[in-house]
Amino acid sequence: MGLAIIANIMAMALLFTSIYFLCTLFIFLFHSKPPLPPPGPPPLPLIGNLHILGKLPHRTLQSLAKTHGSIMSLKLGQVPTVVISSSQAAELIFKTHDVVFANRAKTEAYDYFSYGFKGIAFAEYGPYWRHVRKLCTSQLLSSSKVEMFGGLRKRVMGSVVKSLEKASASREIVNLSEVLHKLTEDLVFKMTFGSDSNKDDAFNYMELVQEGMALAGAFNIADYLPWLRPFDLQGLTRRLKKCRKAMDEVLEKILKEHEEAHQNQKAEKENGESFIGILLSMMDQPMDLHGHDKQHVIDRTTIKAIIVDMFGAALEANAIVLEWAFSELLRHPRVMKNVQDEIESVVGRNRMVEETDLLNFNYLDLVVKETLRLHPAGALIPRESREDIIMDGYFIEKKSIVLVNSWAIGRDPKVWSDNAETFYPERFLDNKVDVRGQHHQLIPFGSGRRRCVGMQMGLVIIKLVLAQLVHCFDWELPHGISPIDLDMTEKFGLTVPRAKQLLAIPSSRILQSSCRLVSQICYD
Ligand code: HEM
Repeated sequence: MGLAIIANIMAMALLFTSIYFLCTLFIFLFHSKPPLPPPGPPPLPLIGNLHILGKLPHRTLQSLAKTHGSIMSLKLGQVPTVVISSSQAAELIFKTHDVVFANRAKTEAYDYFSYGFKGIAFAEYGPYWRHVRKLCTSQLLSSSKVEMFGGLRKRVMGSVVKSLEKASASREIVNLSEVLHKLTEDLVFKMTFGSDSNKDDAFNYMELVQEGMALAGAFNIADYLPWLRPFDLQGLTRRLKKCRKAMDEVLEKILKEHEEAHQNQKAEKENGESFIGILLSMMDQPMDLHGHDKQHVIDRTTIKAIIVDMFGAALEANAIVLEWAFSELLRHPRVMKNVQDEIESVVGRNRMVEETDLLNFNYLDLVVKETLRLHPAGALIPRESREDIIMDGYFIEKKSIVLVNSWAIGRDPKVWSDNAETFYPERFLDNKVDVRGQHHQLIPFGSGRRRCVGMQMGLVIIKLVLAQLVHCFDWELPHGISPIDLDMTEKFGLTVPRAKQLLAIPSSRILQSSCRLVSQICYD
């Protein structure tokens, strides 16, 4: 009996010792070693990995990901950075942990241009951003507003076709890059400030926007080594302050002109038909349109910040996608002919394309998707982590920059097969992958809470401009350049445009009289 008790006690002691040992082992294994950050190239002291990015960072990062993986760590100066290079990893950022990655890294340039992050694109995730975003989607970019600006798009296109007709008659070489940029500028300026805007204001504002874009796209060392900021080594702070001040003066002047016109009841209709008019008509109202949140009110600064953001986002992305789409069509005459044949089968040759025709252009849809796959205007989608997180077994610390390499994801051979680098719109014939952010292998407009708010507007502009210009004209490369030799090099900045201007010769292909008739209607 006594022996049995001793044996029991010993067995219990052994059991407790084993449990204690296992617990200690468990704690040691899982708690003493916190998860590590994702793998990546070793950083240098101070500059981190800045020196390896090169002139085309989206390409460098794509090739680094082949060694280090699709969730990769970098150090940009002193800022921890995570680069995402596969659709599965993108899904973790945009869907699984969307709230954690719903911020954007702040830069000095955006601080100046967005009046201290009061716009939409760089506002801190939270109630303010939510109100501004709702305001933009419901009041400026809803389906009915996209439709409302249809008349403006028609007028602007009419004028472009008219000027290209002249070039066609004299077999002139046209700088298509310039035509597409000017067309987008005209469209976006009139959409933002109204069709009757003062020409001098337009000119001054555009000049400043160009300077602002260059400054926002410039590599600012102080964003990565913040302690250098007071020294302004690159002179960027001085230029940013000057540009912001001048831009604010032009914006104030435009605002006052609109307010006066509104008071004189001269431009009631006009005001309602531009972003600035719509926003001014809501001045001093709560941003939360239901009125639950009285804390945030639409004031002058909010209006200016929204205008600057919307203007920049719409201008740059549309022009660049159009430029790449044209480049690919010129490089692939077979695809160009297919697009022209499709449009002709719906529209004929006796009239110009109308916006209502766009729904019937299925092949054009494939061409636009394929362009956005190979040339997403924002190659690296910037986000920032709002808190420490363990993702896919890796530790990502709060305030890490997250760069989703949508350019690399669109060219991933594991998703897009061996011909991933080839422009081949037919790949989407049996593939239901869409550009709207539901499928993370194709994310030209981003995805999740902070996906692009102007997607619908952007797609209408791109499809309409492409359809009009390839329906009205045949296009030929100048100086006997063969399509396959067309230079497709890129440059990197805020977006990834062509490095060299795109030149081509137009020749009219639809009845001159119908073209002229439409341009006259548009301009009379
Ligand atoms: C083809 C044209 C366009 C492309 C490729 C494009 C692409 C993008 C991308 C990649 C983002 C980041 C999304 C993310 O973080 O998930 C974005 C955001 C944004 N886009 Fe666009 N965009 C286009 C047109 C437009 C237009 C026409 C407008 C406005 C009129 C616009 C306004 C914005 C704004 C305001 C944001 C910031 C949204 C936020 O942070 O909440 N975009 N766009």
